[in-house]
Amino acid sequence: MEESVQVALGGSLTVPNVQELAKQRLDQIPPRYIRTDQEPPLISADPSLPTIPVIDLQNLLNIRETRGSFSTELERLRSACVNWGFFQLINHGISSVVIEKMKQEVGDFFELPLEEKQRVSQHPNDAEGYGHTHITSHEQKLNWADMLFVTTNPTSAKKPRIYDNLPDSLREAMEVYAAELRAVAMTILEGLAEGLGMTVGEMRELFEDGYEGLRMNYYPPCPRPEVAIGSHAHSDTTGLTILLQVNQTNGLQVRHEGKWVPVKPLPDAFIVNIGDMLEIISNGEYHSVEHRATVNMDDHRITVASFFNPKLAAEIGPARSLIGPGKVPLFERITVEELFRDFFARLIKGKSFVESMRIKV
Ligand SMILES: O=C(O)CCC(=O)C(=O)O
Ligand SMILES: [Fe+2]
Repeated sequence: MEESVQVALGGSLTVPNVQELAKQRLDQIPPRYIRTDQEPPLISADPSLPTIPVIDLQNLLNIRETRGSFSTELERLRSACVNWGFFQLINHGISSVVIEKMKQEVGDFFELPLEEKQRVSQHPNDAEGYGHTHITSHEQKLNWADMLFVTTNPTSAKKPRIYDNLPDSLREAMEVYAAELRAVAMTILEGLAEGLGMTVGEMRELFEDGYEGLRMNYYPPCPRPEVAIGSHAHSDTTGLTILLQVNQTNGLQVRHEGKWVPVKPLPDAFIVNIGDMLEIISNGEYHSVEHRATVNMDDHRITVASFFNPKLAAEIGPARSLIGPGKVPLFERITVEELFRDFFARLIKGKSFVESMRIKV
C-alpha cells in the first residue's frame, strides 16, 4: 500500500459494544439508550402516508443518449431532490453478484467474534474503524447500533491499520462494490446537475476522485424499541449518500412535510439521498433531509451507507454556473476539509450545518 495521507476527522469516545449488550437478552436497556432527546421512534402505520419517489437509472441514461429535451425521468429526479431529498434507485445496473457478495461479507463481518472485529477498532480521535458514531461526551445519549466506517477513496487516504486488518474477502468485496457504485453516483450527480441547469463539467470536477467512505451499520434487536433508536435524527454531511439494505428488516424513516415516513426498500433498489454539501452546491434547490433508523425487538438490521464527497481540498459553495444576474449565492464557501472539522465542532453544539452556512441578509 502506498504511503497514506490520512486525516483523522473527529474521534469517538469508547462506549459498550451494542451487539454484545443485546446478546445478554436484557428486558431493560441502560439509561443512555433511552432517547428522551428524540421524538418517539415508533409511528403508527398510517396507510395514507406517502412513499419516497422511485427513479429508474436506465431511463435517465436512455434519455441522455437520445439527447431528448428536458425529460420526464430527469424532471422526476429533480422533483424528488427538491421535494423529498430522497429517492429509491432501480435499474442501477450493478450486478446482483457484486451486491450479494457485499451483503454476505458485511453480514459475516458482524458475526465474527468481538476480538476479531476489534482488530479494526476506532482509535481515539479517529472515527474510522469498528465502533460508534461521534461520541463526544460521557453524558451523550447513545444509538442502539455498532458500525464499521472505512474510507474507500482516494487511495492515499486508505488507512493501512484498517485495510491490513480487515478480512481479505470483505476488503475485496468492498473495493469492487465501491468502484461500481462510484460510477452510479457519478451518473446520478450528472443528472442532478442537469436538473439544476448547472454545468455537468462543474459537478464532475467537484466529485471526480472525491473523498468517499462506507459506513456499515449493525442494529441489534432491542428489547425497548419504543424508547431506543438505531440512528438518531440527522441529515448527512455528505455530497450524496447511497444506502444498501443488507437484510430484510426495515427501519429507515425520512422526515417529509413534518411527518416521519417509513421507507420500504424495493427489491434490488438503493436508497439515495442528498447530503448537506449538495444542498449548498445546488444553492438551496435540493434538500438535505433529516432521517433516522428505528430498531425492533425481534430482528437485527444491517445497512451499508456509501458517502460521496468532493475532494478534501475542494472548495464548496453554490455552483458557479448557477450564480449570475438575479441569482445570488445563498451560502458561504468552505473547503471540504474545513467543513468536516467544523462539523465535528458543531455537532457538540447541536447546530445545523447547512443553516450555519447561510449568508445572512
Ligand atoms: O441504516 C439506515 O437506514 C440509515 C443509516 C444512515 O442514515 C447513515 O448511515 O447515515
Ligand atoms: Fe444518514
